[in-house]
Amino acid sequence: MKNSFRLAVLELYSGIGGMHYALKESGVDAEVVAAVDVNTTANEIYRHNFPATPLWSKTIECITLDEFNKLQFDMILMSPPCQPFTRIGLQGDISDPRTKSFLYILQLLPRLTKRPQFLLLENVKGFETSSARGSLVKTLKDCGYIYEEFLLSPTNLGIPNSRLRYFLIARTLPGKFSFPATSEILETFPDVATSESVPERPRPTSVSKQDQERQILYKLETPSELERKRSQNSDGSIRVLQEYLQEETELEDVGQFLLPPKTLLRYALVMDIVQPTCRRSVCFTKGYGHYVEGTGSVLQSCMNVEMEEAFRCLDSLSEEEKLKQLSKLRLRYFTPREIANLMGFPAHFGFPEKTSIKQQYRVLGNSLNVHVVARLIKLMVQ
Ligand SMILES: C[S@@+](CC[C@H](N)C(=O)[O-])C[C@H]1O[C@@H](n2cnc3c(N)ncnc32)[C@H](O)[C@@H]1O
Repeated sequence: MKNSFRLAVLELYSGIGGMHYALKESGVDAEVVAAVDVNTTANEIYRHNFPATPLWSKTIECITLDEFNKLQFDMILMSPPCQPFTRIGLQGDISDPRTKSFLYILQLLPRLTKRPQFLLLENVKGFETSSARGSLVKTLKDCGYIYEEFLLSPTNLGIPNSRLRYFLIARTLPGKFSFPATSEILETFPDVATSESVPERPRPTSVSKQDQERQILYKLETPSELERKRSQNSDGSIRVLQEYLQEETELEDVGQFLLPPKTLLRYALVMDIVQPTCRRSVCFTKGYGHYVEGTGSVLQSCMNVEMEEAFRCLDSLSEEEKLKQLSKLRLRYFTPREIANLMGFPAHFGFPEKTSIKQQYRVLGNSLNVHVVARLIKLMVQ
C-alpha cells in the first residue's frame, strides 16, 4: 500500500537507474513506483541493482493513459533519447522518430487524472534551442507548472569531469521554488555557495613559470585548448582524478584496459590524456573504449615519464620506436568503475556478471551525473 507521505515517482527512460540513485541521494522521501525502458542490457543492470522496483520493459508510447493513471505518481524523472538534439548530430528534433515517445508524454500530461507535482528532465546541450523544448515549456505552462532551466556540468560541484547537460525542473502552482525563479538558463546551482561544493582536499597546483615555458605543443592541440586544460588543472575548487581511480591491484586484469598498439600509433596525437593529479577529464560517451577520438579521456598510468618526452620527435621515428616511446606512458582507459565513480554512482552499484566491458561503457555513457541530479531534485522539492 502507498505510504501517503512518500512521493511516488515515475522514472521514464530509466536506463541503468541514474535518476533512481539521484533520488536516493537527494534524501527526498520517495519511492520509484515504475521504471520504464526498452533496452534489454540496461534493464538487466537496473534489475540487478534495484530488484524490488517494478521495471516495465516496453516502449513508453505503448503504455496507455489508464496504466499511467493507475500509478498515481507525484513526480516524473526522465532523460529522453538525446541523439535528436546533439550538436554534432543531424538535430532531427521533433521529426526524429526517437522523439515520438517524448511527444506522447507531453500529450498525456494534460489528460492525467492527477497531474504530478514535480517533473525533472535531463538532456544534452542543444535541447534548449529545440522545438521539443518549446513544446515541453508550452505544455508545462498550460498545465499550471512553474519551471527553471539549467546548463550544468559535474565541474559545478567540484568533480573533475565535464558533462555539460540541459536540465529542467518543474513544479505545480501554487507551489514555488525556494530560490528566485528566472527566465534565464542558469549555469550554476542557485543554492550552492562556492565553498559548499569545494571538496576537502583542494590543493591548488600552481604551474611554475619554468613549467609554463617548458610546455610546448607536441600534440595536435591549439594553444587555446592547451591553455584551457592548464587552467582547469590549476582550479583548486575541483578535486583531483586520483580520488576516483581504482588501485591497479584492485583490477583483475589491468592489461585489458591498456591502449592496444594499433590505437596508440593511430590516435596518440588526438587523444585527451590526463594524469591522476589532473583536475579535469572530458565527457565519457557510449563509444568509450571502442572509439578513441572524442569519447573520453585516457589515463597516463606511469608517472615516471614526462608526456612531453614520450611525444618528442615522434614524427621522425619508425613505428616500432614510436610504439616503444609511447608505451612508456602506460596509457589506459578509465575502467567502468572509475567512470561510475566520476558520475556519482555509489560503491554498491554493480553490473551483472554477463555484462561485457563494452556494454558497461555504453550504458554509462548514456547515463547521467548522479550528484548533479540529486542536487536538482532537492532544489525542486524543498
Ligand atoms: C539517455 S538514456 C537514459 C539513461 C538513464 N537516465 C540512465 O541513468 O541510465 C535513454 C534511455 O531511453 C531508452 N528509450 C529510448 N526510447 C525509448 C522508448 N520509446 N521507450 C522506452 N525507453 C526508451 C533507451 O533504451 C535508453 O536507455
